[in-house]
Amino acid sequence: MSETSLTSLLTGPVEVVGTGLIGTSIALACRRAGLEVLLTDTTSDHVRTATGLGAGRARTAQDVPQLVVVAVPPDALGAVINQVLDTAGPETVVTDVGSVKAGPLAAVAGHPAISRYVGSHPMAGTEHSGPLSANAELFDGRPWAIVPGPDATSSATRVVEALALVCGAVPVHLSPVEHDRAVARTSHVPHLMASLVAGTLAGASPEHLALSGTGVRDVTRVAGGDPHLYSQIISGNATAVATLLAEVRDRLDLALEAVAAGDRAGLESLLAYGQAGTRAIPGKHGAAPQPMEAVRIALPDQPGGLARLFSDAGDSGVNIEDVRIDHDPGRPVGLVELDVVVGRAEELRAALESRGWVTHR
Ligand SMILES: NC(=O)c1ccc[n+]([C@@H]2O[C@H](COP(=O)([O-])OP(=O)(O)OC[C@H]3O[C@@H](n4cnc5c(N)ncnc54)[C@H](O)[C@@H]3O)[C@@H](O)[C@H]2O)c1
Ligand SMILES: O=C(O)C(=O)C[C@]1(C(=O)O)C=C[C@@H](O)C=C1
Repeated sequence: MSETSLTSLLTGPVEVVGTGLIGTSIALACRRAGLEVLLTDTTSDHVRTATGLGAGRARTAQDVPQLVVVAVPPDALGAVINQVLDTAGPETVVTDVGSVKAGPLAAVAGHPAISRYVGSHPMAGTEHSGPLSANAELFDGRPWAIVPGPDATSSATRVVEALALVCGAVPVHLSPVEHDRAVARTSHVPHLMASLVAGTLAGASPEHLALSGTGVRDVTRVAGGDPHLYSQIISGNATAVATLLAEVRDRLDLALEAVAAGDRAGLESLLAYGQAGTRAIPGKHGAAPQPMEAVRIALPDQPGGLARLFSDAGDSGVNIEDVRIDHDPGRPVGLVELDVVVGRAEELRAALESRGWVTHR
């Protein structure tokens, strides 16, 4: 089925249960596509905030959604999905966006409407929670796992795939077991590692922390996520996470030995293995990874500076793949790094310098 005909299967209304970061972002993306969106949350303030952001309206008892998206914390997923399957219309399809798929699927086992439940998981987020952090573009170009259990109908699966497409994501079909093994590697263990590294910064002296550059920020960003949420996610995928953690522990032991013994060759081989891992990560839209180059620009701390920089970079015709912004402690200037595909950096540098920007090599 073509992408356009799949997308047209989602006609709405779409109900979002749990109007936090992910639920409200999905609601906003559905509104962007012109769909009617109904909102439900146990915290009525979150529904009010999401409504104020233009994500939809509060659901009423008369509404009959075509699709219900359950976006509540992992520990609440099973009960909420069952409740939705109990009460939704006879044709309503139900999905959830939980980060682990085994738990929700086990929770609906034996439900008479199980054929209308299809688990899913958008692989996008931020380290923030709640509706105020939501944005309609969150899923653009990102993978979205479509994870039907053995009882799901293909028509229900297609509706959930249409949701991923409407939200701008790239659907990836996986079984629940494969999904949970995959996210242990691509999300849960990376999150734990980021937290362990970030923990070495807590309580460090301000003089040491003043030397925080982009490296430590890149490695630790996700550790800023809500510990209450991530402890639910990681313990919900305990077996797959523990297997990988044991592998990492073995390599950590090798790193300790190599560092202590001054074993340069051993260290280089560990670092090369890590480099191969970063190069294995696919590019946007699931494309082959593309090597990037950073263009570094000094940004005076003045209103409108960033907007002017983006506008000048846009005029250069070079596509910006990623952006990082860092503040230079003690100076009224920031450092912006614009990632572009290898081979285009010089062109962007020249275009920016010709407009008065100071770039760094
Ligand atoms: N944060 C991420 O990066 C990310 C990415 C993909 C998937 N997920 C998954 O999405 C789900 C939501 O995560 P989030 O980051 O949006 O969390 P969040 O805390 O921002 O939002 C959760 C929302 O659910 C509401 N809620 C809690 N219990 C409820 C219930 N019983 N009924 C109705 N509403 C209820 C809360 O009030 C809150 O508004 C989780 O299952 C998580 O695993 C998170
Ligand atoms: O970008 C982030 O902040 C995220 O951590 C998002 C992320 C991920 O690990 O990629 C986190 C958990 C989700 O289940 C899916 C996406």
